[in-house]
Amino acid sequence: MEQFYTIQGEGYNTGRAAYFVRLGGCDVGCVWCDVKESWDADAHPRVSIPDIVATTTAHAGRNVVITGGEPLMHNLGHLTAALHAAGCQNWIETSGAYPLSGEWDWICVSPKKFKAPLPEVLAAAHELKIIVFNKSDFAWAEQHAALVSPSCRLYLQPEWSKVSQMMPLIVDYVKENPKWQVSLQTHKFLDIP
Ligand SMILES: C[S@@+](CC[C@H](N)C(=O)[O-])C[C@H]1O[C@@H](n2cnc3c(N)ncnc32)[C@H](O)[C@@H]1O
Ligand SMILES: Nc1nc2[nH]cc(C(=O)O)c2c(=O)[nH]1
Ligand code: SF4
Ligand SMILES: [Mg+2]
Repeated sequence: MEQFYTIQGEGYNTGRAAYFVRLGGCDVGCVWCDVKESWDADAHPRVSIPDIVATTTAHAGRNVVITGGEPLMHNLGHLTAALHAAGCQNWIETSGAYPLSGEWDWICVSPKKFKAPLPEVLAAAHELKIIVFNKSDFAWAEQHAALVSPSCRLYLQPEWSKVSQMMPLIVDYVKENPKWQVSLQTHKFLDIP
């Protein structure tokens, strides 16, 4: 759908330069999705893997974030092998609703109520990022924290339209449950892509 070089705004790798490849197509249907224009894969031009690798490696950074849409609706084996061969570190943003494909250096799973994550994707996650839209999401977060590996980093990220209502609850929750960390969509505060 689009490619852009920016700063990873969310989660464990916040603040690091990264080239984003946003793949079209998603049927998860999150009511608050901030990139609904990605849902229809056919609305976006097809780009070849060599072209993605060439534009990615034209930048100084070597971290690539594969996102979407839901990137795991595609088989990502060839794309991630080509990026690795070009010296890239491959990071993924996924809901976990589809089987894992591809070669990954960092897997961020952000599970959704609208389409359940697969247990094997949760088990492979380096980072679990729960979007907090209302106060019932803390109990839901704990249910998913029980399904990830012991070394998986745990993040609570406010839904963007609810930041002012949810942040005080998230702050209190993290102070009481310090295995969790706060994640903010810092790129939105900075007004960068
Ligand atoms: C647009 S999604 C694309 C990747 C994948 N479909 C997923 O949901 O993980 C990228 C990240 O943005 C988060 N996100 C989407 N809309 C959001 C919103 N309104 N507020 C906070 N986070 C949001 C998702 O949970 C996910 O972690
Ligand atoms: N700067 C920036 N960081 C991000 N982290 C995850 C994003 C995404 O939409 O997947 C995203 C995004 O869209 N922009
Ligand atoms: S899974 Fe990701 S891309 Fe799909 S609707 Fe939800 S937030 Fe948007
Ligand atoms: Mg985004």
